[in-house]
Amino acid sequence: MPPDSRPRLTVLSGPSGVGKSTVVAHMRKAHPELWLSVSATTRRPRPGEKHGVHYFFVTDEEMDKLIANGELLEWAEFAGNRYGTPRTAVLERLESGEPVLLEIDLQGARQVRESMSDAMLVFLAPPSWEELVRRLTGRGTEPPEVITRRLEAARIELAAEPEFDMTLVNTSVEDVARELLALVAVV
Ligand SMILES: Nc1nc2c(ncn2[C@@H]2O[C@H](COP(=O)(O)OP(=O)(O)O)[C@@H](O)[C@H]2O)c(=O)[nH]1
Ligand SMILES: Nc1ncnc2c1ncn2[C@@H]1O[C@H](COP(=O)(O)OP(=O)(O)O)[C@@H](O)[C@H]1O
Repeated sequence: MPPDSRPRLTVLSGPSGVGKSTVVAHMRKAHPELWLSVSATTRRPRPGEKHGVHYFFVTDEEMDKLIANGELLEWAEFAGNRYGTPRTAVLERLESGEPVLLEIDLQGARQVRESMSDAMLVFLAPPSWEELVRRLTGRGTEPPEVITRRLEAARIELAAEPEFDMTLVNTSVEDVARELLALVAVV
């Protein structure tokens, strides 16, 4: 792909548990310079998650303010919590010509499609429904009722796959990470 036809803004979406974070971590291990937007969320941190690294963990009131002040490029409610992309950091990166990667849900991807028409929307799909359930359950980070809620969302997300520019099936983390790295132009 010639450099100037590469997308500057790439959105990675897919159902909870499909392996988005695992793939992105793999990409960044090989290319620490790859910039990933850090979202704000009202969800509680999981063990090991750090404020400002995995997410900016905010209160409901703080999220209200971020939204009211127009500080989010997009935001959505997902399985009982709100998540949003801080606008300024993304725009600064894009203005300086650096590739930007967003890992956000379907509703967020749709908003980005509306506001940034040249964004590349990539859907990460599981090899099968059974494997998605296995991964989400096996991760062990959510109680059963939250898993149920996330699987309900997953049905809707999987049905929206045709809206995306490209689908990658997460069978092999290495393969998907390689394909995405080529796409986001980190060489
Ligand atoms: N719209 C939107 N979705 C986000 C954002 N940050 C994370 N998400 C999505 O919110 C969903 C839940 O994220 P999380 O609670 O971290 O669970 P996980 O993706 O299963 O590890 C996932 O689909 C994320 O991609 C954001 O800034 N905006
Ligand atoms: N290609 C893969 N094969 C097998 N297990 C995987 C694969 N990708 C991710 N996983 C596992 O699936 C679980 C969910 O992955 P995670 O990256 O947290 O998903 P997401 O960020 O999409 O919610 C984790 O336990 C992870 O180790």
